[in-house]
Amino acid sequence: MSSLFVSHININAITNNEFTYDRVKNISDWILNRVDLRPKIAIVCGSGLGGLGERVQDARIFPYEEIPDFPRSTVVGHKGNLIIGKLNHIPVICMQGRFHSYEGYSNALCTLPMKVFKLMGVQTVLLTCAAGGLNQSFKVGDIMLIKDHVAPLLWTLQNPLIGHNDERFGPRFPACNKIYKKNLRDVFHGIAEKKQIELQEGVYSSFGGPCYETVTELRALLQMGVDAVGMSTANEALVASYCGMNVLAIALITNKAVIDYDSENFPFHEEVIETANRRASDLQELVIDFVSKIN
Ligand SMILES: O=P(O)(O)O[C@@H]1C[C@H](O)[C@@H](CO)O1
Ligand code: HPA
Repeated sequence: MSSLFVSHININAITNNEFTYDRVKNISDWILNRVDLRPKIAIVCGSGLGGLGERVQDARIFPYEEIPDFPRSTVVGHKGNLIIGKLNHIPVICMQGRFHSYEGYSNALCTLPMKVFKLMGVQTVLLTCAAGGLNQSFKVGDIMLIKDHVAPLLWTLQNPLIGHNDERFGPRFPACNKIYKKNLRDVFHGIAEKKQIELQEGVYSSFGGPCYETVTELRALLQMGVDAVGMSTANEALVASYCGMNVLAIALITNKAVIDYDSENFPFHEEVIETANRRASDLQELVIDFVSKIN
């Protein structure tokens, strides 16, 4: 087995049975024993958005491979560091890179960090991601607050909540109609307005990747009311919300989803990273203000 894979966990375990309360607690205790800060806010940096991690001050950086039972990042634009420090004087924990099911990880493993955050005492999770813009009024570079999701993988045995339910994490049957908290979106809108940064709000959808979507898949999503499409985030938002944490999720529109059968355009990862880099500073400024407003 390649060294990319964690040694103790069955990375392909479909259900959450592998990730017991004790196992998650071991990870959270391992981290907490190495830092004095007790962050209430966690941030996940999406593709090309890891620069936010560099803005964290007094940072303790834990490469994922040093953390027991933690997966590794394998994707360009995802550095693979867990950073604890301060943003705008507010303690935060920041994932510089996330885990995707297309890397060969089950969704239960992809969302393990959410459970770790919960046991560390985190109350608010801020997820960021790159996404293709489906809404025809969106421009490349737009920032979209996610208000809901459509995630076909979560309709299957790849739902990360399948398996034994430990009520210390959350309920057996969690409601999903208010995953993305309106009050947090309102705060974020207020900050963007003050900074005169245009914000979109809409519905995000994710498949498992790594392939981008077909034209017909995208057209079906458009009919369902989807505004942007990606390969992550919905699984993390689900588990964070199940664990009782407040979720704000932001999609950066890095490319236009191609819904014309005859178009010569196509999405590609270099464009995703390039757009993310270009828009990173606006997004960072918004997030830095946001953490001090909600702490
Ligand atoms: O991790 P995110 O969701 O930000 O990254 C998106 C989905 C794929 O990882 C990649 C495709 O270009 O960008
Ligand atoms: N589709 C899926 N995931 C993505 C895209 C896309 O167009 N852009 C960035 N991540």
